[in-house]
Amino acid sequence: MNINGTPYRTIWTAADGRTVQIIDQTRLPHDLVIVDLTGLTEAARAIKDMLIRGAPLIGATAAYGMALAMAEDTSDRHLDTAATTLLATRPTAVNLRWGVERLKALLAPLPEAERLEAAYAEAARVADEDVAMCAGLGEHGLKLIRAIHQRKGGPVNILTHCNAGWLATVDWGTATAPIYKAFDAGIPIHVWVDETRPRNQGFNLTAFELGQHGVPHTCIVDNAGGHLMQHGQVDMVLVGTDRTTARGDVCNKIGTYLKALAAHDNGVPFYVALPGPTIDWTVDDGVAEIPIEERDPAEVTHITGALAEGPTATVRLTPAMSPAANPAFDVTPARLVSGLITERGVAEASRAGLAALYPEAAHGEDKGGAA
Ligand SMILES: CSC[C@H]1O[C@H](OP(=O)(O)O)[C@H](O)[C@@H]1O
Repeated sequence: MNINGTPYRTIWTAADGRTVQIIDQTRLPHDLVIVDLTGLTEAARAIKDMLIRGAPLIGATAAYGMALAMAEDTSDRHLDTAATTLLATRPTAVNLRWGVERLKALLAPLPEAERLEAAYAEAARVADEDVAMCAGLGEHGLKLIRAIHQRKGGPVNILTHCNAGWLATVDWGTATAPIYKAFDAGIPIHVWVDETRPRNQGFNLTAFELGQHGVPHTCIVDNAGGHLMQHGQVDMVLVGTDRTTARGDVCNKIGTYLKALAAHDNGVPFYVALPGPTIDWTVDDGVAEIPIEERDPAEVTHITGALAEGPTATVRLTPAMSPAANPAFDVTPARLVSGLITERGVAEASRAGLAALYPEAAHGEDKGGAA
């Protein structure tokens, strides 16, 4: 997608063929800062400190992190260290494990002399595949939006939570891919953008993306969605996911479950967009089995933004003595999910629904949810 008219992906290899470059998403929307990742440690920090975030982009960054590690040392020992280091960054997005395991499975059998080039080539394939998968799921989601428009006539009002945009992937996004495709096809749409406390990925990233593309949108507080649904102002909830289980339970940014409950109560379709690598075929019960990241409570008690006309600033929101808790994700049971929009089509949120689209993965031949 474009920023100020210039096309970008979220991650790419610099001209030297080794340095990996990313957009520092902690600086958006106020500043566009490109950061060089020159080694494994920097790649791991970029994931943990959320310079890059979003499950597919975390997977792609993990793949490039393995390549950066091979540029340091192609030994078996360092290959293991790289996998351990990257897997320790964030626990919830399954794409991290998928990216690390894909690179390790490729590199481990190779002679050391072949590992460096193979790693960078595979990381580039991971990135290119993500772009293709997100574009593909965008086409399937477009059909859903078009059907709603044909049924109701006026603009399609879509509510989204957090950022499942092109900034959460290599390009296109997951929840935003159908939105961009519908907008580009001339279908009148409008997006309600949840702020998504505490890190405000909605305001800082989704609103930024949609504004750059010209998509009509309105920023709302996280607690407004149910009210809008009660008043018929939401035609569809469309979100991303960090890990979806084999039976269709959806783990996503904290607050998603509450959106799904409100959507269910008001008869609003609740769709989740995801590429195949976000499916964890080893897990059924998302509530019981998906590790939920607990992040620094300071993200809750402090907020960073831009002064009206000036630099960014951080302010404390709570009394100094008041503790805070910061679970970063929650799990929406499959029974609340209207459908899973994938690059292979729209699946019912069930084991049978996902197995019909990914038979090779569901029956154990490919646990990676291959595209
Ligand atoms: C397309 S994955 C986007 C997904 O990732 C976000 O989490 P985070 O910003 O903490 O990486 C959020 O859950 C989004 O829905």
